Amino acid sequence: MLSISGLKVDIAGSRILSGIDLAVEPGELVCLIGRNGAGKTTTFRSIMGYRKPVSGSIRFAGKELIGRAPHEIAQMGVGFSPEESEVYADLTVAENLELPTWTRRSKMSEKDRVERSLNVFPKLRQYLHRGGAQLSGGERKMVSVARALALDPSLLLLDEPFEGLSPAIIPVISEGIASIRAMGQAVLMAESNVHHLPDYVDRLYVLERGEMIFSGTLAEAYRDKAVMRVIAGQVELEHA
Ligand SMILES: Nc1ncnc2c1ncn2[C@@H]1O[C@H](COP(=O)(O)OP(=O)(O)OP(=O)(O)O)[C@@H](O)[C@H]1O
Repeated sequence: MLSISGLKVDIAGSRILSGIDLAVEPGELVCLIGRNGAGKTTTFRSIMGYRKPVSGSIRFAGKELIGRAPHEIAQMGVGFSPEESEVYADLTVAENLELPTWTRRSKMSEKDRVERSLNVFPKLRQYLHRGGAQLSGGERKMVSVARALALDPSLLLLDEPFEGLSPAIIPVISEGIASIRAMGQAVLMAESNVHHLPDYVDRLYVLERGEMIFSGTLAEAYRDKAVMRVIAGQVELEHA
């Protein structure tokens, strides 16, 4: 479904991605994990057409994405929830959720798409008429993920969905992602903390300074001490 090969990206004259490979198959939950600054957001922004790679290929549903505009990539069925949530402040929560139903057609009705998103984060029903500027960080994150799902995407990109959230809200987001996963929705999620990864993740990729240093299952990652040093920080390896 998504297949990235040999992706090289420069920013301000520095090589940020040094030829990475990554794939997501239909129905998979794949995690891209790496420390801050490893290049996760750059990978996502390249998929979405916000960054122009130096070379490589990003194929989605049999088509090359490089060279296409972000709105076109969204219309093709890639939903994106950015790290900073990017909820529209001057629209209500309901309007934020309806927006992708205007930009991409799908077999589901607009109403069903919004309802499905609200079922993932039922708390949002209380805030439907609230402005996007009057939300907490956790509420913004729910709107951002729910809005990306309302696109009815074939592939959903979630960039560090737990980053900067209070510990109380993390389980709410986590349960939402679990229910999205249970729908059979393909998800590529970025994360910097291995302990935030859901245990039902199908595969993970580890990115370190713009290079992919590991790909495999979570169990395989836990057995690889070099990988754990990158993704588990100070965690004692004997517990891993
Ligand atoms: N606009 C920019 N100008 C200069 N350097 C940038 C810019 N955006 C990103 N970088 C650099 O590219 C590298 C990768 O950044 P990126 O945001 O992709 O990492 P990340 O893995 O998503 O990390 P984080 O968890 O901190 O968001 C970092 O060294 C960062 O400083």
